[in-house]
Amino acid sequence: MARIKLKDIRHAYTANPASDADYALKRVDHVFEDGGAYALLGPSGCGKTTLLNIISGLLRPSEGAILFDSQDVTDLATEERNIAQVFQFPVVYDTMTVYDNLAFPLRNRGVPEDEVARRVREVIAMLGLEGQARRRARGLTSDEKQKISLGRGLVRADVNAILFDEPLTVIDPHLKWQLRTQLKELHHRFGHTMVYVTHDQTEALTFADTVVVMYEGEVVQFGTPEELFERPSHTFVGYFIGSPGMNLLPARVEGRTAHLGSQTIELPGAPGALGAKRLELGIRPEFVRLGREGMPVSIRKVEDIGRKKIVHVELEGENIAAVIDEDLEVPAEPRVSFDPAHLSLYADSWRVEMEARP
Ligand SMILES: Nc1ncnc2c1ncn2[C@@H]1O[C@H](COP(=O)(O)OP(=O)(O)OP(=O)(O)O)[C@@H](O)[C@H]1O
Repeated sequence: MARIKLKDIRHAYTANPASDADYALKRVDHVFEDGGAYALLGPSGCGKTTLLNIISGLLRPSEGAILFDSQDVTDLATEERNIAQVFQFPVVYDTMTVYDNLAFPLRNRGVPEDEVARRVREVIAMLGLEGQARRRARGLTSDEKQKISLGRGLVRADVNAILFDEPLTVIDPHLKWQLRTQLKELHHRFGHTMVYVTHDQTEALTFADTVVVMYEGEVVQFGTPEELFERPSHTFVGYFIGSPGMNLLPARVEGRTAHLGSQTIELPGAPGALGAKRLELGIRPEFVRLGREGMPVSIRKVEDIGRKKIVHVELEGENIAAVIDEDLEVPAEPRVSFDPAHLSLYADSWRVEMEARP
């Protein structure tokens, strides 16, 4: 297994990129630690597959270098990088049995047969394929075939990394949760460096220790699931992560006071110089208090989501979502306040740190 360093990587599909807009990857400079579980998360077209292909060697970056531990692999082909890959659609040999499909990557490298048997049995057990081990792959469902593809990725102990590109796309929804959990267990057990591409936040947050959120060719946050929730670095992370996402409200700021229309809100600290940047206050729906205290609002819609309710209100012409307990009564003249510890400020979409009060 290896530590993967992406050093000032940029990539453009056009021949003579002139501006940032011409780059599918604007600049990526991050380290994926040895044995870590990473998810690349973002909407379609943000550059996830481009980055994964740069790690696997399918694509050579226009600029920058990629290192596996201290070895510069930028110019090495995929086969020379010693990585395993799992794609969206199953890659299995139909005429082979499940067992032989899983044994193939090991036998190919001359691993002794007793070691093959030990590894393959372990993977078969983890994926719950015991009943199918001696069956040919041809007759299996696409779920089962994709489990074999996952198994083939996981069976080798000596790989530098395992790369997954939306591996659960063909999996039946009720099995997805089970497989995600199994992958997490396999990661703990085998300790591979894993990079998992997805546009699904639940997949990313359940699988990864570190989530790499991408947006328009940039990494906008590289953090734990808790950090993405508590301290989104960019407004995109705020509204992409969470359900519903973070409320973002245009604001003016003077000293420690934010103005939302005619309302004022005390900030938890003083932001530094903000210049002429576009400012927004961010507050997650979980930290909006709805009651008799605070700023007057009008109710737009109430959604029941089990033990909680999402109440959509209007404040100074802006829509805000609040998540409240199911049994909390909404007063006749509702007001909202924001938990100051969970207020964020964004300038031109990027988070601004606020100096704590003395
Ligand atoms: N071979 C290519 N030639 C030209 N442009 C490309 C090529 N592959 C990707 N792009 C462009 O690069 C950008 C990033 O694409 P990429 O496939 O990396 O995004 P993604 O986040 O993986 O999206 P998806 O989830 O849809 O696969 C997009 O604007 C895409 O149109």
